[in-house]
Amino acid sequence: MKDKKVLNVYSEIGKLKTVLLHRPGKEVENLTPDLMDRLLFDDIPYLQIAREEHDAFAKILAKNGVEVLYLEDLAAESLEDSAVKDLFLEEFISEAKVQGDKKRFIVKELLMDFSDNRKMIDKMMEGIRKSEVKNYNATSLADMVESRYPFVVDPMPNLYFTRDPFSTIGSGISLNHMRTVTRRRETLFAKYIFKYHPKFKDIKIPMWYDRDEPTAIEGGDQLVLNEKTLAIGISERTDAESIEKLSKRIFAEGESFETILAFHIPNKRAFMHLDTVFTMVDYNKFTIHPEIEGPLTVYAIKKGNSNYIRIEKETEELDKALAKYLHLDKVTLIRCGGGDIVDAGREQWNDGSNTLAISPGEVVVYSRNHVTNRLLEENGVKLHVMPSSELSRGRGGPRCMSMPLYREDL
Ligand SMILES: NC(=[NH2+])NCCC[C@H](N)C(=O)O
Repeated sequence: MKDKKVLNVYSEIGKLKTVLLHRPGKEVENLTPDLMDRLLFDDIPYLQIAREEHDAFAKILAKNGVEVLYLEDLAAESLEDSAVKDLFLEEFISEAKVQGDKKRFIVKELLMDFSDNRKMIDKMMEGIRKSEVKNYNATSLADMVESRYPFVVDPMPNLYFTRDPFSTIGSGISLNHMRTVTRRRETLFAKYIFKYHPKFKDIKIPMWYDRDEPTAIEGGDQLVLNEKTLAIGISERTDAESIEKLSKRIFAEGESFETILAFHIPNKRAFMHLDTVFTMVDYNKFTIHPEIEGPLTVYAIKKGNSNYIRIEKETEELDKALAKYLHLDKVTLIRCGGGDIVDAGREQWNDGSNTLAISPGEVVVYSRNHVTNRLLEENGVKLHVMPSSELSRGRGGPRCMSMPLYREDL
């Protein structure tokens, strides 16, 4: 019998079978008002409630037949080999900008002291306060100058947004180069999981992008519209050059993809990724934030001869362009907040457009976005509603908090 593929994502809406999540950890409680801006949060979530909300999310998925895997488990399970674990620690400590041999040694010793790899991974994600390190004292001028800075290793509070560090596209992955330093370290977990985890290490997995590339691309900008068509945002987080590079690699590999639609959206924190303003909910239905419809420009990138690509600026209205590329008679755009400037602004800010489809016409949404939710239902979309008072303080919704590994083909 043909081996079941481990990675298979050829749409945004195919029945979801396996998904990767990260349950918010103590890294969320290492956020402080001074750090929020640099660590990309707009407030400090209450961890206990954030975990309850995230567990409700995982329960919805599991009850609907989805295998839920956790990043922290896969990362720990990838480090059984001591040489691999050592390599990972060295790379992690370097990218955490731990300066000086003495400090590097102290941090590595602290992490190696964990008898259990899972506890070590939790600590790496949580961050390390100077107050937790025995005999920590300022040895360098930089240390003395920054003596009030509380961390020797920064926390990684954005890890529960598993959508962004890597993307499953077809049977391969885009191991992303993240725009910000604070999120770049997150992609190390995926690097080691796909290289060393028993589930993946013996499988040839096409790598559409690499974290060491010089230009940025993030998973919130990467949508698989169908087996022939991707949509990728040119955004606050993703560079046009990255999309060209990824296009050439995917076209060269002989996957089924023929067209990549580059959506040039406003460069704005609230619209940081394409999926904060546009997601696919059914064969011919999408959510969209009305504020981007005016400024939006779409470029169609197509496979050319050998390694060339052809790029055309789309002139059709978005709904007609989508109908053309997806070979549909009609496309329905469901406007966030019903298009009302106040309701749309409020609900987009709390991820009213950021839905996660678990099968065609069936999506997970945040309860707080009641105007958009009602419109989705009026358009025949089945909702699974989850709480989000605390999770949404990180500026992400159900699609942001999930990375599909396997969807059934349509
Ligand atoms: N796919 C998404 N929309 N991800 C949202 C990520 C939110 C995170 N605080 C950041 O700024 O990166």
